[in-house]
Amino acid sequence: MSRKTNDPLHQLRHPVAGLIRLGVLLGGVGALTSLLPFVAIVELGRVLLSPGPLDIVRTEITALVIALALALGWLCTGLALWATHLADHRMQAALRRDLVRVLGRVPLGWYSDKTSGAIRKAVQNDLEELHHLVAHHDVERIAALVLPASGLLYLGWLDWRLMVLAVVTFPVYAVAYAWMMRGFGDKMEQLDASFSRVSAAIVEFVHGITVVKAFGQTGRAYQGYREAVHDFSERYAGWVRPLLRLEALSSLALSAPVILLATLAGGAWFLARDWVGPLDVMAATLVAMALPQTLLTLNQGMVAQRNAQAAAKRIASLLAAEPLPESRHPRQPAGSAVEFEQVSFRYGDGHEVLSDISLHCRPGTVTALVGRSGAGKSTLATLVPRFHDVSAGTVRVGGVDVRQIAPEVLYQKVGFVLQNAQLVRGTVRDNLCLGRPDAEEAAIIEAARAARIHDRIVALPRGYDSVIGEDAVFSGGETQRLSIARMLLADTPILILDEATAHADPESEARIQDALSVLAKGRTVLVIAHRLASVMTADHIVVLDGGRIAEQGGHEALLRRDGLYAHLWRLQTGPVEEAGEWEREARA
Ligand SMILES: Nc1ncnc2c1ncn2[C@@H]1O[C@H](COP(=O)(O)OP(=O)(O)OP(=O)(O)O)[C@@H](O)[C@H]1O
Repeated sequence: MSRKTNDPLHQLRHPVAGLIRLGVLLGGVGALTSLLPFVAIVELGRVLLSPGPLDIVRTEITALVIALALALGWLCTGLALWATHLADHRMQAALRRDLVRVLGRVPLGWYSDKTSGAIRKAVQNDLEELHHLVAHHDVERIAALVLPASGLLYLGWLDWRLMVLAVVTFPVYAVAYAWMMRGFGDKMEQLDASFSRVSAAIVEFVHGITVVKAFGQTGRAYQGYREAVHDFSERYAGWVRPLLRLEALSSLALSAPVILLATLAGGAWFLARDWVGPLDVMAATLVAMALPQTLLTLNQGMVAQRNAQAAAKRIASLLAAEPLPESRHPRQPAGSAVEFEQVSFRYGDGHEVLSDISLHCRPGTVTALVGRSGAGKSTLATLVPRFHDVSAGTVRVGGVDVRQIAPEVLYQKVGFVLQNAQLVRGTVRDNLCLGRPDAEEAAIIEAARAARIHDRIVALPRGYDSVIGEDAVFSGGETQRLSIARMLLADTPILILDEATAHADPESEARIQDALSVLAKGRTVLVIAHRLASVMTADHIVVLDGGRIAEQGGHEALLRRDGLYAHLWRLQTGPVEEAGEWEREARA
């Protein structure tokens, strides 16, 4: 495979490559025609200054050429930018569609803080980088090349010495520039790494600010940030100081007065030797003056190309995210039993976090998963809606392996309320109706009432049509109750409840528990809870330890067994010192 076909930027631009080429071609023609007026002006000068009577026809033709060339140059450049903007628009639309398609197919477990950050960066910044390159720099770069190149050719056609005259200050610039760019890639990488450390220090500082302040450690936390910034500024200054001296020298070589001085002095010398005429010197001066802009644009184009290349790589890696495998012959689950048969699971290449789990949750019953922190409760529960697929064994819903159920059918069967319930942008109604867009008003209100959130909603300025974030900001407990109402409306026969009361205060927790008991009625429920008191009435309690089932049964039977459950129970319900021990264990 060639390097080009491996290049993500090349691949992303491939579908609109024809339009981009058209834009570049038109941009080149536009640049060429914008040179014509300068040439024509020089030629016009020759006509006007030539001895004898004025050649009216030649004068008029030259003036017409100037006007036409100006109009054509303007038209071509306009059309070029139109073509590249159209290409960019099509490419961005296709990329956004592809991103949505891919993101809609990845397993739910793929989403994490890291991937969410990458998606935000791709949609906000990376697509913008591609826009700069495709819509602007390709056209600007070709114009920046064609204009001076054709100018130099014109000079060469007049007299080769004029061509040399126009670039006489270039060698100084070229040597200084090559010197500046030595090891540029490595230095940029070091600067990037140093800047990433500054960003990480800022994020760490801002995220932990409440804890840091509460423990009076602001100075210490700030120290990390200060050190990262100091390191960055040292590196930056060490790199930039010598560059600035060279930059000053190279910029001097390309400054207007130096170019004017060099071309006029050289031109005077040429004139004295009768090699060229005064108008030829003027043409050389005009071309020489246009060259610095070319270098500037080419430089910017190189930076844009590099940024777009990095952006394309990030977008391509998002687009390459593995979709959730779907069965070619999906089967329809019958009923709402959930079964785990000899299930084992590991995240990626990590260690096994679940080993040989066999469990049967009968329809209409509540099964509680309890155990120490990190025992594997959430992992086990989220295997049911296929956040991840098992490494070994089978998870069945309604008697069918979840991998053989079409995802949309699975989500109609299995609903979940997780620790950090999410609200989407839109109205309260939009949020409630996510799982049932055609829900009637009466059903929406009934669900909100049952979830103990109706009164809070009607107190908002626009009731159910209030926009979240604009008309209303919901607390963690209220968000949980909204997501419970959403689940009630979606009416899935199987429910996964993961620490739904984790972030609630006692009053809010009581209301959430109320709402949950309405939600759980008649459904197969798999509930995860740290607080054992909240699940002691469950039909079946499964105690996980180190990814294995340590024991299972009813609350009383487990207490009588005097195993891990009884131990955890005593820690939670015992004296304060022991409760402290539980907290420590829970966090271990
Ligand atoms: N996305 C992930 N990638 C890698 N490892 C993970 C991931 N999520 C969880 N783990 C690991 O899997 C193990 C089980 O985690 P899990 O969250 O299922 O436990 P838990 O019993 O629900 O814990 P808690 O009660 O604290 O929520 C832990 O060792 C955890 O570090």
